[in-house]
Amino acid sequence: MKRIFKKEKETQVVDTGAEEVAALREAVLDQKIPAEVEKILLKEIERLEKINPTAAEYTIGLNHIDYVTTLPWNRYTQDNLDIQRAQTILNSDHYGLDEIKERILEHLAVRQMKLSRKNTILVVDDEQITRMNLEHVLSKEGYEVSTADGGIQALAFLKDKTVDLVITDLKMDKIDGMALLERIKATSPSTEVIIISGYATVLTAVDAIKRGSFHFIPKPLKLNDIRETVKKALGKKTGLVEAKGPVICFAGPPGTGKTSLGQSIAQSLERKFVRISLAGLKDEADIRGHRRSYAGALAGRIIQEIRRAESLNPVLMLDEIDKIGQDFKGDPASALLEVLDPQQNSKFIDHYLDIPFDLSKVMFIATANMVARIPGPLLDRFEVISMSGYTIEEKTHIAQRHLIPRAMEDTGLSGFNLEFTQNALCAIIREHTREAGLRGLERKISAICRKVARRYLDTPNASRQIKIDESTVEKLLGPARYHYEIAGARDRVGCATGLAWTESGGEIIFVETTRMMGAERLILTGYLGEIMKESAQAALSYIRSHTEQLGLGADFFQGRDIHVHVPSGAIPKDGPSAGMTIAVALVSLLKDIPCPRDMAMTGEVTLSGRILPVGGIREKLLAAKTAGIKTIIFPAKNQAEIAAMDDSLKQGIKIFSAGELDEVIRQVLGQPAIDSASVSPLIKKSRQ
Ligand SMILES: Nc1ncnc2c1ncn2[C@@H]1O[C@H](COP(=O)(O)OP(=O)(O)OP(=O)(O)O)[C@@H](O)[C@H]1O
Repeated sequence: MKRIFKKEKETQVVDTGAEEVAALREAVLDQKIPAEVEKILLKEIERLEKINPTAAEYTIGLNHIDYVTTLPWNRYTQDNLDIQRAQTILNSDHYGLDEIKERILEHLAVRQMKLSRKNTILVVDDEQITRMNLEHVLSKEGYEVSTADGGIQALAFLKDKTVDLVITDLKMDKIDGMALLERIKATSPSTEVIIISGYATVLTAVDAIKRGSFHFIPKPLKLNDIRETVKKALGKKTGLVEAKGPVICFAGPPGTGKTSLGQSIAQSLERKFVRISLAGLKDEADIRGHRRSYAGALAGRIIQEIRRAESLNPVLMLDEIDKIGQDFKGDPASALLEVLDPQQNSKFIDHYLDIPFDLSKVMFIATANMVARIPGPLLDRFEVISMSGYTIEEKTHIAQRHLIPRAMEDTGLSGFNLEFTQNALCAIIREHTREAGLRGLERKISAICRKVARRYLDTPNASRQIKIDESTVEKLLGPARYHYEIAGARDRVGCATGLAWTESGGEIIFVETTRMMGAERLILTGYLGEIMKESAQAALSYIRSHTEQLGLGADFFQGRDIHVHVPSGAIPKDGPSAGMTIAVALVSLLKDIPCPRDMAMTGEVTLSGRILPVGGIREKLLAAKTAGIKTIIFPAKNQAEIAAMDDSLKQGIKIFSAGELDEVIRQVLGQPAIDSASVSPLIKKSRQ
């Protein structure tokens, strides 16, 4: 009895297995999958039929086929390349960023230009009269038409040239229309094929379409049918512009609108938008997928996102590409190189799929905080568009136009008359956030809206007209979290103000120095990186070798230690641009002259006292303005960059540029550091 029961159960399992496989086969045949992929899948289904449904291998195989069939092999969205419309969308979503918007529109314009070229058609037929007729009719329509007298000549032609459309006869010697269709789809999937035949049956037509042909036209040919079908086939192609050329990479501090610009680009092109965060990604399999034999194998993130987008040509954002890692499990950056390479990505092999997938229609956009951290070969593929932080004025504008209306809607206050005064917004920006971007500001505005909603519900007969001023901000958000570092601080001996550049934008740093009895050691503290330590050593060596010119005793270091400290010791600091600040702080200490607190500087110093240019000038300028700095000293070699900056950015701040350290010392400490004969009057006052 027991035995019979077991047997019944086994037969039941085999039955359900057979049903599943049959359903799968139907799904594979139903989907518009490229013929070569369909062939592989049908073979796998055949193999599955021979496996016991209770075996693990069966489930793995079943899941794999199911996954592959649900990929968007032939599904994509039509690009909308209307530049005017794109401009309207970019402007309505983002305030300012004019230069960046212009570059995005240029990028779209290039795509449109590519589309406006003449479409190319190859007519393949063994009858000369048909070839001549089609060539005549289609050339008149404005297409560039070539002809071939059979499959062999057509393949020879397509070896060195790609065309947009092939119109081929079905019955031909040696290589017939169907074989030609398969060969074309295998080598150039984006070429459309139309089959014509005098022997058309419904079955052959269905078969041709399943194998990837755009249409099947019976002979005798009706010219209008031909014109219409060709137009449709080429119209379909416009939706699939290959994304050749450099990939856009938005680089800048967090919250400056990189992700939202990507979304706007997708919206203006009418493409789907998907995003992959690459931060901390260390395993190559995350990009390329795991092999199927691996327990719990998955496709890579690229294929997963494309499947989720249900489109072959989404805008795929590779977020935080500068945070990509590398370890013993491989190098995801090199896998990404393949993904982004237009020569290789039309046949991208994900280990899980194990079938080439065409990524050439995907529009990749990368984002990064620090360009310097992007692996070199990847950076080579990018057209970097730098985004810097916003000024307080820009932030208040963006808040009024975008952030407040959005936050009101999100918190159910859309019908309210909620007004934020200019001073209230300035107070939020200055006292409750410290950032180059807008994330914190967005959060604080949402917090205020939530509190307003709560108070409204708590107060009977409360008015829907609400004004948020400085005092309401303090009541709702509490006391100021950040203070102007400079305001109220007094000038000190041995303490200089510097400007630094971190991935979250510009920062103010203070370099403090002191001298005490010791054994001629230079002590460096404040979590300084190697480059910063070397800058400090170079600054001290410069001073030791220029004691006479600086008016210092030759023995100033004898029996003493010098300590250089950069407060906020928990935050790692590095980079060469603090060299100038360290040197000035040391001279101030040794000459006992206080440094003005509201004078900030940045620049790399060489052993001979030359000042080299530094990066992040705009960010540093923004940070200086926010912190209340009155005067800035930059390297002379950065002058062109400063001159090109918007005047509103430089308003209210004095900017000097210097090429030699002695000029800086003179400017900051207010007296000639080196005998006047050797001083070049180079300090330039660029703006009052
Ligand atoms: N110029 C702008 N105009 C209007 N809104 C903006 C602008 N820039 C940024 N925002 C808004 O600021 C918020 C943060 O922007 P987003 O998420 O795009 O920043 P991000 O640069 O991608 O940051 P991260 O580097 O952290 O990913 C979003 O709500 C975005 O809409």
